[in-house]
Amino acid sequence: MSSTSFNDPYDASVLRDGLFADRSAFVSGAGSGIGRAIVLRLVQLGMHVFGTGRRAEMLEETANLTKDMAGAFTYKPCNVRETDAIEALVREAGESRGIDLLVNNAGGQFFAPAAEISRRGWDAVIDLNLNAVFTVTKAAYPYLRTSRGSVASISLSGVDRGSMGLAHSIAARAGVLGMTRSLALEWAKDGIRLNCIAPGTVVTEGLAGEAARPMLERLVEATPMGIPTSVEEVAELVAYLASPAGRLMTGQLIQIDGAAHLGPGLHMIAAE
Ligand SMILES: CCCCC/C=C/C(=O)SCCNC(=O)CCNC(=O)[C@H](O)C(C)(C)COP(=O)(O)OP(=O)(O)OC[C@H]1O[C@@H](n2cnc3c(N)ncnc32)[C@H](O)[C@@H]1OP(=O)(O)O
Ligand SMILES: NC(=O)C1=CN([C@@H]2O[C@H](COP(=O)(O)OP(=O)(O)OC[C@H]3O[C@@H](n4cnc5c(N)ncnc54)[C@H](OP(=O)(O)O)[C@@H]3O)[C@@H](O)[C@H]2O)C=CC1
Repeated sequence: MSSTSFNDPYDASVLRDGLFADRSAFVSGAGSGIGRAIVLRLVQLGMHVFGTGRRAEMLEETANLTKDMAGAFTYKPCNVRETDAIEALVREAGESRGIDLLVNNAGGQFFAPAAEISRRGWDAVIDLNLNAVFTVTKAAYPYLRTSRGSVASISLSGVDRGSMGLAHSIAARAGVLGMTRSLALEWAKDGIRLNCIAPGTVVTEGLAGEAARPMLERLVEATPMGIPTSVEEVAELVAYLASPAGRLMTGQLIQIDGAAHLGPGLHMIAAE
């Protein structure tokens, strides 16, 4: 299947121009892949987006891509695992323009069977994909309460059934799902909605850096619909959930994965 095309042109846009004029978002991992696509779509819809990530040059590239769009993108590099620094950055963004939408997208892991994951490796993945998400979400709470805003956290397809080679990451994302549902209850009184979006295989440079092409092809073949998720599809879903149409959507896990979570299992392949 070496002819598999991972990025067929596809227009996922359904939302109207100007939808998010005067609204603000905070997006982590905004310099690449899914995070960048989310920024581009939100800015296209008129939003002011504040982005972060560790690499300034990647954030700068995202900024260049937004130049002629309706909204605006500003950024500051930060490591979401540095608690004091990321809390201060969320405060800075919140105090300057408020936060209507928080997107917890920064994340990642390494593929390894559990028996080969050291305690430091486990802690690193839990820290990035669970602890940092709690820190950022809690820091954003005062601003989300003011705006009656929403949170979208990027998760993994199969998070509720397990995944070979990803025990640490699945544990972290399952933790985020539990946190999301708990806060959907606690913060409903403030009008704040929280959801998890779980893509299947998205052929970003980040994933391609972790998985060689034959494994990417096997991941796509194990997806019942036989096609990978595009970054634009994830971005459109984030925008939908933040829009008035998403008014009653909260505490959800939305798996945008071509039925990968029902199929033979990406989880059978990741560990090979
Ligand atoms: C089901 C299929 C679909 C899958 C979909 C998922 C796709 C994606 O997520 S795409 C995003 C892709 N990009 C990444 O995932 C890269 C992200 N990785 C990282 O940022 C880092 O690896 C990290 C956060 C997970 C760890 O960073 P850091 O704290 O800097 O880690 P250290 O290098 O200091 O190592 C700490 C600890 O972890 C052990 N370790 C690192 N890599 C591996 C490995 N490949 N296998 C086993 N162990 C590993 C490392 O050895 C250290 O432990 P000790 O040796 O005990 O000190
Ligand atoms: N690609 C896929 O198939 C899937 C991906 N996902 C998840 O989607 C999210 C985005 O992944 P994707 O776009 O594919 O991959 P990328 O590697 O392109 O995205 C990860 C982003 O997170 C940022 N990041 C990582 N660690 C930190 C940190 N400590 N502090 C601040 N920013 C950080 C990175 O920027 P920088 O390195 O500059 O810090 C990068 O922009 C991740 O959570 C990933 O696990 C979920 C399902 C499938």
